[in-house]
Amino acid sequence: MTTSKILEIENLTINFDGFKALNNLNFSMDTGELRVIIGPNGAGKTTFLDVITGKVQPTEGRVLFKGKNIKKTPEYQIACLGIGRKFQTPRVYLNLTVRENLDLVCNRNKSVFSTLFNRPAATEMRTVAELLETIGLEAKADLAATLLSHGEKQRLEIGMLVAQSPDLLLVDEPAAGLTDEETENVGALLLSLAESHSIIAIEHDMEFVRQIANNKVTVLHQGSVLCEGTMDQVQNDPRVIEVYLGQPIT
Ligand SMILES: Nc1ncnc2c1ncn2[C@@H]1O[C@H](COP(=O)(O)OP(=O)(O)OP(=O)(O)O)[C@@H](O)[C@H]1O
Repeated sequence: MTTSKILEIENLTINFDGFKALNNLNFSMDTGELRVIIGPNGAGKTTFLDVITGKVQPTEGRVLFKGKNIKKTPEYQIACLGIGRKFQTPRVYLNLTVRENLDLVCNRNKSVFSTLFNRPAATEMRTVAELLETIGLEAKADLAATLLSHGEKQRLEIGMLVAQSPDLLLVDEPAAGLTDEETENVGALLLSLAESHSIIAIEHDMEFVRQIANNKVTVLHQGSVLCEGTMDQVQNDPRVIEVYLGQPIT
């Protein structure tokens, strides 16, 4: 059965020794959607991504990816099913050039993903040249990754994820520590990727959220969904203002 929902989360609870980091959380998003998730510190945003990627197992509830329950599926298998995660700190090979970093994931995919797990064939995968163009690093292709700015490293890692043709891309605070210009570049990259991927982005930087939130924003608070809506709607929601320490979110 096909589903237009890429992700459905039902009554999800994560209990860490009596503390509910996620508490009866319900969430769903459509295929092709770019969803931004915000929430104060400790709201459960990272734990939410940890459950989707299989790093943390639900205490209660279930997670459906493309209609399939992925509870108890090991982390590596979830990645192979088509969920890619970008962590806050870039994880690129610093001594390799930009091109070599991309080459590595493209070749790894050819030998492992497509053969073993029936991921897209090599011909369907993006080539290194296409990826370099997508992430805007053609001019720096032969530079060692260690010489890239933080924002460029973020873009390179996003490119390495995209090389694996994920159906759902999870991005944890991609604007953290970036200059305004780099933030805008990463935002533009996510918006262009959103044309062909489903994306969940977790973010604290409200300027960045405004740039990329072209659809719905979900606000987490104390492990549950507090509200959802357009950026304007959530920004003016009294409950959201209250959980952000009584201040309007700026
Ligand atoms: N392994 C764990 N054991 C116990 N408590 C945990 C564990 N992991 C997370 N928590 C707690 O669960 C709550 C949610 O944490 P989480 O990191 O998901 O929040 P967050 O919204 O990502 O926060 P931040 O914005 O500060 O990164 C926090 O109170 C945290 O201390």
